[in-house]
Amino acid sequence: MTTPDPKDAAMTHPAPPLITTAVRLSADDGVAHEPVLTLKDISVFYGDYEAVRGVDMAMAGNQITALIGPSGCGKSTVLRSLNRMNDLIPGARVAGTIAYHGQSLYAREVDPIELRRRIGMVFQKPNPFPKSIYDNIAYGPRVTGMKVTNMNDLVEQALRDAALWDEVKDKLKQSALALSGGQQQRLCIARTIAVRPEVILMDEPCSALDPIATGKIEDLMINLAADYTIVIVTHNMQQAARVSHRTAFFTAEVDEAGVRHGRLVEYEATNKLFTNPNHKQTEDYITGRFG
Ligand SMILES: Nc1ncnc2c1ncn2[C@@H]1O[C@H](COP(=O)(O)OP(=O)(O)OP(=O)(O)O)[C@@H](O)[C@H]1O
Repeated sequence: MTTPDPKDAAMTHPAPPLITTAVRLSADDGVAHEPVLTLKDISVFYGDYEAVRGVDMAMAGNQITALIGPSGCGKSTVLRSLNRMNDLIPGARVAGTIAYHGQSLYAREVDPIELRRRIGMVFQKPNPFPKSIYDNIAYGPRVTGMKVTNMNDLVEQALRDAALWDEVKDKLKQSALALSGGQQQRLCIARTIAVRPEVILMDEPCSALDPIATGKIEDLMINLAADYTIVIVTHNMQQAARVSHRTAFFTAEVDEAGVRHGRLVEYEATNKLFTNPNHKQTEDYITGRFG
């Protein structure tokens, strides 16, 4: 598959790294992985409401990190903060530091459009454009002004990487809206891949899909982790256990004033978190006693 051009490094004007990448993470493979994203004391506000409080964690390169926890604990809020999708919500604000390869995501000189090309997002409900399958893939490279020698090759490669090519190669000019839900979601993944991101954020990408389509997306995620860093929000603990290398368990806690804030309870290698969690809250959640 195609890999990003190392010369294509101009996300921002040159700026010194704010956080060193000294942290190294190891998952079940026992191998240390450099973090791609590092969160330091992250709180996310909607207006005056602090939805998520004091999150410290790092996401390793070429790994799948799952964010799990009960409804309203702030998983999607944290996910959206990783490519500044929260910028699009009036009143939303992030405090603390999120570094992408040591560079603050929220620094003034960062171009959020270029950032979202590098850190792409796949949503809960498949959202293809009302265009042909081909144009759904070609759209991103065209609007971002990517230098493309052969668009047909790029479209084919993205669809192959998203395990969709064989199903659609004879109907590339047909509407994407005529595909099944599972095919539409793989198309959305292909569309994300087409602009050559490094990180793919997925917000409950299988919740609208049946078990067969879900299995295909899970297999795809595992394959994509060879080339991409993936962060997934899921309500499905079995899915987190099946696909992810590391899992973060969030919960919502009520403060003295009676206000709920999302908090990271535990972040561990997935196997460890599901078999031998450090915290009782995690154990209660994964055994179904809570949440
Ligand atoms: N756009 C918004 N404006 C105001 N409050 C919001 C907004 N989005 C989320 N919140 C609040 O922030 C908190 C965390 O929500 P979030 O959607 O991140 O949780 P979640 O863990 O992803 O939940 P779920 O699993 O139900 O999707 C909730 O109290 C929610 O009501």
